[in-house]
Amino acid sequence: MTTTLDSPGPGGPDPAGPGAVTGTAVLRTRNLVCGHGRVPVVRGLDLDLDRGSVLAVLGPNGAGKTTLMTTLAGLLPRLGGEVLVEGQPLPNARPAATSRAGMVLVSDDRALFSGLSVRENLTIARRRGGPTVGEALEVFPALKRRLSVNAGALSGGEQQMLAVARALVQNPRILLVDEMSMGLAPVIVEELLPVVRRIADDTGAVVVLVEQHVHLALEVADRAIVLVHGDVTLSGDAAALARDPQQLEAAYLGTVEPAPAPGSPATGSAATGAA
Ligand SMILES: Nc1ncnc2c1ncn2[C@@H]1O[C@H](COP(=O)(O)OP(=O)(O)OP(=O)(O)O)[C@@H](O)[C@H]1O
Repeated sequence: MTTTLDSPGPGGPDPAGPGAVTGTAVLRTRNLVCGHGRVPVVRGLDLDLDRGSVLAVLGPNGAGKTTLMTTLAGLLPRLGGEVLVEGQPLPNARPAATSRAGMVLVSDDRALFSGLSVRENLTIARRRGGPTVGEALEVFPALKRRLSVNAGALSGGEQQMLAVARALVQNPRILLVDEMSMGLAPVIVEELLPVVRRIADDTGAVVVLVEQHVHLALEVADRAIVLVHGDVTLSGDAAALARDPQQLEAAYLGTVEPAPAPGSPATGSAATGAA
């Protein structure tokens, strides 16, 4: 059961209905099934994400958000469906090929080399043709003073900045950010999340953002989906979702109204769960 909540905006409804092929999507999934072993966790997910757009993936614990991100990154084999980058299907469970296609994951454990300095962490990750270490640090000036400090000695907020800066030097076409706020004080999260928006705006990267701070995430995202037990229970324009906390709460609880009747497709959906 999927409900959509969209604000058509001044240009009228988004012509792309759920699952529509717009021809412009940088990241597209079709009937994507993710899971562990043979057990499906996320079922039948269709996404169409255009250049420079930010999608917030919301949902309660255990909904399948990390499973989705890990599968998109090619670290977990998908159980069904397709993932396409700029129209090119990605091979299944091939992280190197996925990375070459421009997909970069900032995982919730940050996965830094704790015994290496900030500079070393960035230098070894840098991809030729991508932003320089100096350019990446322009996004996080606070790290400039910490260049020779080992990653393991940084504060949680600094480690998260480094994890995102390390993703930036890989020149992502698609940036997957899994729970940036994990273990961070809300005041730090409020500083970090807008950076994600800036990255999408400045570099044109698609950003997929898993976040528990729902309202902060909706402030920086263009669109959002709510995943519950692996199904999309709500999808739509982030600003519209932010204005409707009751609908959001109902989606989290799995008690949303049924999706619009067949023949009246909801417009502008970033995502649907296949029926
Ligand atoms: N390695 C694993 N092997 C088997 N099942 C797993 C594994 N990791 C997660 N799961 C199961 O997959 C489901 C989705 O977990 P996932 O971590 O993707 O949810 P999540 O939405 O990211 O939750 P959270 O917000 O708590 O991080 C859960 O039922 C979880 O128990």
